[in-house]
Amino acid sequence: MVGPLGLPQQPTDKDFISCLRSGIVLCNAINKIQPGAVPKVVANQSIGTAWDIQPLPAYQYFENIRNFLDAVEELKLPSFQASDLERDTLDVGSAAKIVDCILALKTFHECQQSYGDNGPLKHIKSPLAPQSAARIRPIISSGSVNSRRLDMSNADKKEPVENKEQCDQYAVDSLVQVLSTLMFDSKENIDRSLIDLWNEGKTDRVKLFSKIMSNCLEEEQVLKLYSKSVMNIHLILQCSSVPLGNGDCYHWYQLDAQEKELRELKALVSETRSEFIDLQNQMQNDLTELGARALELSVAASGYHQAIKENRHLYNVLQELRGNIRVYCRIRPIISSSEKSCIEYIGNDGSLMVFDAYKPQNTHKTFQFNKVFGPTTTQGEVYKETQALIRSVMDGYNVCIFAYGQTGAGKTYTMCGPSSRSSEEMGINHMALNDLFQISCTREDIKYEIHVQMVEIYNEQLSRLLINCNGTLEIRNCSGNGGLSIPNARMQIVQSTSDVLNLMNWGDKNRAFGSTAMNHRSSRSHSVLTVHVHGKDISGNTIRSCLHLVDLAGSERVDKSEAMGDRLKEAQHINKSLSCLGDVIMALAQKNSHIPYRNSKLTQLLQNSLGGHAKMLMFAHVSPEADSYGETISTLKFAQRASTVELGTAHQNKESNEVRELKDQIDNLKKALTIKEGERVVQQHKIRESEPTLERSNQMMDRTPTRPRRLSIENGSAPKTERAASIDDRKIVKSPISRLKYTTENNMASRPRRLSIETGCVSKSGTATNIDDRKPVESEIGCSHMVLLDGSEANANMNEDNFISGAKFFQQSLPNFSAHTESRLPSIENTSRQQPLDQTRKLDEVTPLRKNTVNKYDTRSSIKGSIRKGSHIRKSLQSIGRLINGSEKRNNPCPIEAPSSKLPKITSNDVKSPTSADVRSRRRQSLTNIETLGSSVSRRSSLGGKSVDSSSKNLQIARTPPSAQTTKRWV
Ligand SMILES: Nc1ncnc2c1ncn2[C@@H]1O[C@H](COP(=O)(O)OP(=O)(O)OP(=O)(O)O)[C@@H](O)[C@H]1O
Repeated sequence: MVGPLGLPQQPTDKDFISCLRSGIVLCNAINKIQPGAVPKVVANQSIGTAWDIQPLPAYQYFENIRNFLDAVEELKLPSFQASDLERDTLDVGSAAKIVDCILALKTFHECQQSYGDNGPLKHIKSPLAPQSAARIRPIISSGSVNSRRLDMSNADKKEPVENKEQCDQYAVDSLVQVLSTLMFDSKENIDRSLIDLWNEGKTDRVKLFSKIMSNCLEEEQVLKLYSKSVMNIHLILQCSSVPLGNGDCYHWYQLDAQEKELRELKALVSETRSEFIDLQNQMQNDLTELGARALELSVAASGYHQAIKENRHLYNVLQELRGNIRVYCRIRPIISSSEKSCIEYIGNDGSLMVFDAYKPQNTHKTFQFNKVFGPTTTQGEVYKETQALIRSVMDGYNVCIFAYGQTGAGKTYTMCGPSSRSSEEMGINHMALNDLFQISCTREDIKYEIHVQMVEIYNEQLSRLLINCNGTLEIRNCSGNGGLSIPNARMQIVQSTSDVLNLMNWGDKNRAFGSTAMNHRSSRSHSVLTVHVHGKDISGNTIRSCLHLVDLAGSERVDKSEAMGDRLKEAQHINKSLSCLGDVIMALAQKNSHIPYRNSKLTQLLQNSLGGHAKMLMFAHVSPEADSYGETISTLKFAQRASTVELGTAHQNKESNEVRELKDQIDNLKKALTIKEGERVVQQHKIRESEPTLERSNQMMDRTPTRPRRLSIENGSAPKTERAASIDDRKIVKSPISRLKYTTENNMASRPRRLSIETGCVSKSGTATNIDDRKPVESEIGCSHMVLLDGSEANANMNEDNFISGAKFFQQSLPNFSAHTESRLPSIENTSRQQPLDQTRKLDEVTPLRKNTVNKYDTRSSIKGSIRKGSHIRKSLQSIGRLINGSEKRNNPCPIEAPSSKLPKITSNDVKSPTSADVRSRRRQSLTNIETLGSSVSRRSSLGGKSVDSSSKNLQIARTPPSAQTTKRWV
């Protein structure tokens, strides 16, 4: 294709290569086959015929060769390397590559000729092909030998070594050849003279190679490379040291190398193993040390937790002793995850920090409660913290739990659970009743009855939830009607959890719910679930308590809740009643004398819990969303204020058997007394008949009814109507003795006739007599004293201080004042508290004289005030003392003996010797702080008055009402 090349008939490889070295022939040929494949061919004019004379310098023809090779590669034909044309001493295979390439080019041309551009291309392998196989193949060694190794397989096969020298020489030559080839291929930084020397082949090539290397690289790198090369050479030499023949050399070499590698690997493994054992030991030690430290820390931590727990317990005990309202705060989870939270921190100790997420600077506020439940707290965890309180209902304590907070903050969720309840999400109401049932089952010695009431306050109207009925309900004072604050609401007995569940579902159905912008199922009423527990143990002791579970409706800003029409009206009622609750809490916290319970139905209903001796727990619910920051702050402030309210220690509503026996005894005494009254009337008739001068007064006495009103003081639970009757009686009918005084002796009218002391005598046979008969006290046995103010009205006006002081006086002054008399005090105390105010006022109008001593105590608030004032107590003690003095005076020196037929018979066995005057006066002195003047001085004078004998004027101011016999004498 390119014309004659000037080659001899049988050219050597060298001739052939030299002919092609300039690249001109090749470029022209490829341009013929693929026109324009090499756009510019560098031609040397002198080369023409003298190609075999002088090889062109590499840099001159390199351009042609490179262009040719690029064109070949573009045609995807087998290629060779430019360096293949550079050598005079051709390696085995290098010429083969060039031949392959030219043959492929020829075949390509032939295909082009026959089939056009898309014809099949069949490569023809050069006859030298076996020799052209790649002789250098990298062997990636493992372990410490990182050098490249030579794959000698082909060489070994083709040219088996014959002896050791030959093998050595061959190995070194091969290595040097390979390295130098690589060096020349890169053609960088190689001194031209060195290349020439190399080409001449006269110089020792190993040395020459070292020189080239040192020229090319830094010394250090050379050393490294050199040492690697030497190592390879050494390996090759090792290979050559074994008996040779038939290619065994290579295998031995491989075997040896592998053995060495194996040895190195083994050393490495043992080294690694020992290192591993060391590490293991070290780790073991570290772990032991860590364990010891962790133990230390855990001991410290458990101590810390114990201390925190104890602190909390003590704090709770303190709060309980002070009777504080317990306050738990619960934070609802954020409903929409994109919302910002205003909760900064929730402490384990009940602290809570909130901030305004829209103005984070300087808006952080901290609050402290008994406990704070975070958004992830489960219903069970909340109940666990409440359980102890709820369980105390079974021990006779009244408990009230109420949920307070903004609308949608989770009150109903806490109290009743979510609308679709599962067993884990049950609210406190359900769990509490469940628990109460469980306790009642475990306490076998007490028989419990559990009743449930469920009502709601909707728009300031109280209505039942357990029946569909529109009738209105009334709130009453608990203590007057067997513990029921809403007596006409339906009471449902419950015996199992399923009863409770049914009941609550029923109640929920009847409750008022509505949808607002803030909560799609918003409670529009306050719901109150009251659980009444009545227990009786085998010895007859009873407990009676109640648990109020209140789910308040949520406070709401009507602009936010978008309430209209009925919803707006509901919201106004809800907000008003909650603000009334706030007023009550505020008044309680400030210990005001007036607590505005009556301002709303809600506060009226909670009055017995807030104002009584119940245990109170408030759940303050907050929404964590930043939008609700304002409402959250006001809820938290309300809760904080509530936690400062001190209600006083809770009372246990337990009535022992003994108390009941005493009550029975009082009943018996009442009966006996009534009989005795009848006898007395008969007696008075007889007296009237025998003494006509007394006719008029006896007529008046006849009009006096039997004296049930005297008994009212003993029985706090006497029906109101009975008490009212006795009061009416009092207005119309005066004590016969008083009347006698009015009618017979004017100068005695000024006496404080309304104070008297009744002394009932209990004979051994158990019958009682009334001292109104004015029997001598010396003959009394087993005295039971009843202190009456103004005779029968005493129960309406009796001040608790007076009574208790008087009773104590009796206990000290009279050895037979039995313990059971004192145990009766609480019921009497209650009675005095329960008297309606208007009754007291009426009495005051009728009995102005009493005002000096009693009127200041006639309201409940003044009773409380008097408790605080020691001087009042002292005064009452003194007045009781004077009364006693009077009674003694009356009893002691009375010279007139009643006709034996008119007196109850008292046997000598029943009579106890009277307390001596000295002893009495000493006791009196100890109680009244008034010095006794001596046994010769009368008791009246010992209380600050003068001797009975000193003047008649003193008699006029004597405060002892005369006995019946004395009256008779005066008349
Ligand atoms: N702790 C909680 N975990 C999961 N969801 C809660 C929690 N508390 C409240 N929710 C959900 O928030 C929503 C509002 O709760 P809920 O109705 O109990 O609020 P509320 O305070 O009773 O509102 P309202 O006063 O308007 O009746 C309900 O969908 C309830 O399921």
